[in-house]
Amino acid sequence: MIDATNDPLPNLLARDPHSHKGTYGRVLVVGGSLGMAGAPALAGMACLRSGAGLVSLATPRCVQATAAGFCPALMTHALADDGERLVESAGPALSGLLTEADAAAVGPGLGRSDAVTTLVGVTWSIAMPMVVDADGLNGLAASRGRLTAPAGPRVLTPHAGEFARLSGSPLSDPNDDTERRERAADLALSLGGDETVVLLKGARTVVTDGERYAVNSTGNPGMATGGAGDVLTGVVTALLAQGLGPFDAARLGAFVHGLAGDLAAAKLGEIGLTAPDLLDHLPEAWVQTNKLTQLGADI
Ligand SMILES: NC(=O)C1=CN([C@@H]2O[C@H](COP(=O)(O)OP(=O)(O)OC[C@H]3O[C@@H](n4cnc5c(N)ncnc54)[C@H](OP(=O)(O)O)[C@@H]3O)[C@@H](O)[C@H]2O)[C@@H](O)CC1
Ligand SMILES: Nc1ncnc2c1ncn2[C@@H]1O[C@H](COP(=O)(O)OP(=O)(O)O)[C@@H](O)[C@H]1O
Ligand SMILES: [Mg+2]
Repeated sequence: MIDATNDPLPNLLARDPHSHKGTYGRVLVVGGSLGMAGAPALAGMACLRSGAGLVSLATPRCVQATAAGFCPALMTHALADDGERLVESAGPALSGLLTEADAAAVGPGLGRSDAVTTLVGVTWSIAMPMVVDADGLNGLAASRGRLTAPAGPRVLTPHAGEFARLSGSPLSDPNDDTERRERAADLALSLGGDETVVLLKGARTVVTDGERYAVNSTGNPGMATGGAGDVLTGVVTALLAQGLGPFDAARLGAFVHGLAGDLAAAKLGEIGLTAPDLLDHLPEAWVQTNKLTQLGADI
């Protein structure tokens, strides 16, 4: 495998003065269930903080109002539910919403059920760029052995627990870099598709498409806090919506997300750090990243 860790970091282009919100992509975040309205909202807000032009959440009807209440810039769509989670009859409406978006995130807070597994399968066969996280990954794991190759570019963002479910066995040492990159690469290749990337989270997050890998240098244990991964999902999805390929989007997203965590920890300490603090520090993380890559010098 090629080690791309020290390759120049990809970045977004400086914004065109004549651009408009449509230039920067429409995102759909598919997530939420009773008790987990915050997860899709965190992902959606992270999309907005990472440059996406328009961001909508598709949630079960039972949490739509709650999810909408976190941020007035988010749009929301209510899908059919059973009072707790999505039901299969939500499928056609969900497919319709996905066709209107440039990129999607599937999974934050969706919960687990047969219907959710079926709906995740529907999204897997749609050709748009997509991040699959959390219960999206659990849905894929529940379909393991019956999965065809994804229809479009994918970034899968498991933590070690989700990785074990999806790959079929746990990491023998979750902190061993070599095992992490080899197992993540095997998973990316085994899923098939032309552009399937696995981003295995944790300290020293690894990003790989099976041929290349990069280890992320930013981040800290203050980020071991509920919702931090939902924020990462939003950042990477926003980059897909703005035209980055999945390897670049995953690599840049992991870097900026970790940098937001480092900036937050420098100000607040690690102990009191929460996922909303990551959102608050994403703008500064983008400013610093743009300086680093010099691409955003005239932003
Ligand atoms: N505000 C909201 O609405 C929020 C909603 N959320 C939503 O909650 C849903 C469930 O997601 P989840 O990740 O909490 O549960 P799950 O997949 O069972 O993982 C736990 C298992 O995995 C393991 N494990 C975890 N990390 C590990 C690691 N780094 N390294 C090693 N192992 C690790 C862990 O093992 P343990 O260490 O506990 O033995 C345990 O077995 C999902 O939809 C998500 O979006 C959250 O995002 C929070 C904010
Ligand atoms: N010790 C750590 N060092 C660096 N990053 C960490 C550490 N612990 C957690 N993180 C990061 O925080 C995020 C946690 O994601 P996840 O486990 O999905 O949380 P949640 O599901 O609660 O949103 C990941 O991006 C992970 O890399
Ligand atoms: Mg998570």
